[in-house]
Amino acid sequence: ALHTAQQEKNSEDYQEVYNAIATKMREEKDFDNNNGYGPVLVRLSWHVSGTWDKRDNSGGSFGGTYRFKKEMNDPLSRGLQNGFKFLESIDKQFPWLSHGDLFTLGGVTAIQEMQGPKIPWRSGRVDEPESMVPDNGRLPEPHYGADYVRSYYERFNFTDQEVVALLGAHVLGKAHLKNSGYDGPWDDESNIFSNAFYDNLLKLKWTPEINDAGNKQYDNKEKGYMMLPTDYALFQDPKYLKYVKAYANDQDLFFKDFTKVYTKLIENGIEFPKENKPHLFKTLKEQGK
Ligand code: HEM
Ligand SMILES: Nc1cccc2nccn12
Repeated sequence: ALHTAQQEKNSEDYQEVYNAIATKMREEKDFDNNNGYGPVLVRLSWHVSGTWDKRDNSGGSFGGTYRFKKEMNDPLSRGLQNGFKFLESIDKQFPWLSHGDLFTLGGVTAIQEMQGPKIPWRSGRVDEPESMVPDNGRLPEPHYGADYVRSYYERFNFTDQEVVALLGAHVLGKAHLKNSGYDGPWDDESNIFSNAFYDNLLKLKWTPEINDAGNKQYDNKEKGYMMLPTDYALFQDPKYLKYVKAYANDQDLFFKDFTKVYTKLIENGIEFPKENKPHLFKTLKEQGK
């Protein structure tokens, strides 16, 4: 059965929550080699949603179960505790906000504050008990190629186009050897949301190398960038490559398609009352802050 979101009360001010997260991002922008908290907040919003299974509607962002240690300590989520700790003060400031709403709103705020597209966000996720924590092992591994990526996202009914659009988020942040056994980029670490992931994939020379953790990754020496095997798969697979080229050539198209699939990702398995209109938050800049 689908999860039914709670009807929104007009007393709740979600723009205020957005502003609190965005302001804290500005105050702590030196985190992780001056990448700031944007990238890890986006990854957290994806990991809390990526546990969803269409077959029994288990997992997904609704219950906020990432707050329990079994999910938080999933080895494939190493490093996301930084994002959770960042959001703890927001959680205390807005006790009426559910954890599922907090984790997804954190990602939406981060994307918009890093000059990404406007993501329409709906409220109403309801905290579930520890007994509802999904098993580890539902998140993807970085070691494999296109067949693996395609079959992984079948669990979400995502098409090739949706998978390529979603992975454009790898323009943000970096891989940390101690988190994932992958490392880099080492330069121009990015906290600006753009279509550069596709551009780099197409235009730069990628050399397969075994990194210090014994994993194969693809490195570009000139720029100090890297690609995971699952990133590089989008270049190797002709069906994915078609969309990589489309997004490399058209940032607006990327923004439009990313918005659609990311919204799908963070709302999978949830039915929202029609009263819960999607919020289109103003950035701090748009508010003159
Ligand atoms: C095939 C699917 C995916 C795989 C295998 C994958 C794997 C990884 C790995 C290994 C890292 C490095 C983590 C670290 O070492 O700290 C990473 C980082 C990241 N991922 Fe993904 N990812 C996938 C899809 C996604 C999606 C769908 C999103 C968001 C829509 C996303 C957003 C991010 C972000 C923003 C970072 C940077 C985090 C930081 O700088 O701390 N990833 N990913
Ligand atoms: N920034 C970043 C994070 C994770 C994966 C990845 N691949 C290329 C860049 N990239």
